[in-house]
Amino acid sequence: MTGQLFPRERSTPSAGAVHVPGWLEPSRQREIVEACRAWAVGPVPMRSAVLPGGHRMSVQTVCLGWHWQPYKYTRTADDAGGGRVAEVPGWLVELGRDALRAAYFSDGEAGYAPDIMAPEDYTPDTALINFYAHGAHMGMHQDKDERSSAPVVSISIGDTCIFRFGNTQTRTKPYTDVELVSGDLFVFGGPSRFAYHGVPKTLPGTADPEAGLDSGRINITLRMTGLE
Ligand SMILES: O=C(O)CCC(=O)C(=O)O
Ligand SMILES: [Fe+2]
Repeated sequence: MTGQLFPRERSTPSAGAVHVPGWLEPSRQREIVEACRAWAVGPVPMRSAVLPGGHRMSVQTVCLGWHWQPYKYTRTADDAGGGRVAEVPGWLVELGRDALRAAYFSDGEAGYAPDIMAPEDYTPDTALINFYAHGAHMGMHQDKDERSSAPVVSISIGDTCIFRFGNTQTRTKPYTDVELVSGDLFVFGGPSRFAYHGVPKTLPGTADPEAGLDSGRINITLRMTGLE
C-alpha cells in the first residue's frame, strides 16, 4: 500500500484475535516472497485443492511440514504428486514466536493476553502458503483439522485483502471485516481460535512493489497440528 493518511491502529475483532498492522518491514517481506517462490515449485508443487464436493478452490496452496488437503493433514501430498512436503524452517518457527509476542505480550496494547501459551512453546509444525491471483477468494471456514488449540499466525504480503473474521458459532454475522495490507500480522487464538473466517476479496493493484510481489497476494498461516 502506498500512501497512508492516517496510521492504522492495532485492533482485536474478538478476544484472542489480534490485528497488528505493518508488522513486517518491506525487506523482510521480500525475503519471505523469495522463499515462497522456491516452495511453490517443489518438492511439492503449489496447487488449487479440490473440496470433497468436487469444487476446486480459487486459491493456490503449498504446504510445509504437513500437507493439507480438504479436510486432513498427511505427510505426503497425495493430491499433488505424492511427494513429501518441505520442512518448516527454523526461521519460520521463530517468526511465529515473534508473532505471538507482538500480538499478545505487548503490555498495555490492544490484544494483550498474557494467559495465551508462552511464545517460546509455540512450535508450528505446519505452514500453509496461499496465493491469491486476481479474483481468488476463500469462503468462510474454521481451521479445525488441527488437534491443538494453539493460535494460528497469519502473515499477509502483496495485495491488500478484505479478511472477514467472525464467530465460533456460525459462518454468518456477527463478523468484522479487516483490511490486511502487505506486512500485516493477524493472530487468532484463545476464545477466537475456532472462529469462522474467510477472504471475500483482494484489492488488485494495492501491493507495495517494495515487497517483491508484482501482483496477487500471499498469505502464510502457521499452525500447530498436534499430530505425530
Ligand atoms: O488468506 C488468508 O488471510 C486466510 C487463509 C486461511 O484462512 C486459511 O488458509 O485457512
Ligand atoms: Fe483459515
